[in-house]
Amino acid sequence: MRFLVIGGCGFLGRHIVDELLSRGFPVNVFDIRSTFDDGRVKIFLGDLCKKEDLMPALEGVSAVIHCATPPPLSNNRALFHKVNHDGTLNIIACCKEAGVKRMVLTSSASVVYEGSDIKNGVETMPYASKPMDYYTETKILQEKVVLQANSDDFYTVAVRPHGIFGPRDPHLVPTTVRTAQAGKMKFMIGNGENLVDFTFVRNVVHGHILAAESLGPGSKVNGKAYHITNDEPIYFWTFLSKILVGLKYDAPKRHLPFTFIYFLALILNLFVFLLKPIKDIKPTFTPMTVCLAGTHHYYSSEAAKKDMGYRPIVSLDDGIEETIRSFSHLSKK
Ligand SMILES: NC(=O)C1=CN([C@@H]2O[C@H](COP(=O)(O)OP(=O)(O)OC[C@H]3O[C@@H](n4cnc5c(N)ncnc54)[C@H](O)[C@@H]3O)[C@@H](O)[C@H]2O)C=CC1
Ligand SMILES: CC(C)CCC[C@@H](C)[C@H]1CC[C@H]2C3=C(CC[C@]12C)[C@@]1(C)CCC(=O)C[C@@H]1CC3
Repeated sequence: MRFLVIGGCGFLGRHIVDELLSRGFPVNVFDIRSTFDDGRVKIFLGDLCKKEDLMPALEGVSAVIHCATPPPLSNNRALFHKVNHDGTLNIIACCKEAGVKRMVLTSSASVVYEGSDIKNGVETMPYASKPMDYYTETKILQEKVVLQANSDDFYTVAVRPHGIFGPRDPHLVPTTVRTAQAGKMKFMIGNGENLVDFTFVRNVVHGHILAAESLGPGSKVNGKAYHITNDEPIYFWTFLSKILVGLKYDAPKRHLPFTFIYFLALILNLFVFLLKPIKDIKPTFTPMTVCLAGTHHYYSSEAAKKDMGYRPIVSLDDGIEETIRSFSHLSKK
């Protein structure tokens, strides 16, 4: 079975490629940029929104894993819409034309998150009716079109990871370290007792490969979404503190009330919006990140265990240790 990994030069995508190769699968990669070179992989550069770019990469492919996205913390509505929604429709159309039968989408557990607590969330929860950012808005649209495309001769499934971390992560660890280096990681938002899923990247990879292998005629995974987590919810601030202390930064010790910080983020957001015609600012401190830092958001992966035999293969502590080791270049000097 030859795989095409769309977004295969990104954080998750490259880990998926590595694991597919080590399990002996032939792999094509499609991405808009190139981040590595490996003689075993055919790399196709192009924009997933363009049929003429994508079609050559699909030749001889039996399963597509689509994990491309514009950076989740950017705020570009038009780009998110074009890539996550229109581009995904293009991928589906191209797969059908090329005779590819299986498609795994990397969705996100955030498609049901609206800023309030989610404890042990299940896949039957409704999509967020008021998504907190354009990223989430378009991840919902994307998941809908992929699951609706499931049919008797084109099998689709959506994997919903949450808070992915690991070596080469471009979002969570670097943003946390940058915030600490700027002296802005002194306070916890809320009482510090909100439980959250952080998922080690190789567990997310394992979930994707199981999902791809489970697709097929009559399979119960066809047309469904599955949470993939580490199954070890942890206090948000304990997780961040482990990363910070592991990289020799101080962990935040004092608390600020959640509601106060949330309103500050709303006001900041309003200024960012008003200034947009003059200056495009992309703050880390947004209503979405404040909510992620101060509420419970953890999900059940029971359905993936039952339907595809999923189990996390790396514990949270081992994942954290490996991640810290891999980011030693960001350690406090
Ligand atoms: N990082 C996280 O915590 C979570 C990520 N996800 C999802 O996981 C997937 C992978 O995310 P990451 O690896 O973290 O992101 P990433 O930014 O490291 O990788 C995304 C890749 O997509 C490529 N790409 C973007 N636009 C493209 C286009 N028009 N044509 C071709 N390639 C394009 C980028 O060049 C990049 O290599 C995404 O679908 C994201 O929504 C879901 C839950 C949590
Ligand atoms: C400044 C601090 C309050 C927060 C610093 C850490 C954050 C950068 C990260 C903590 C949780 C992360 C997260 C995502 C991105 C990075 C964080 C906000 C996602 C939004 C990435 C894309 C998804 O699909 C969901 C993720 C949820 C958790």
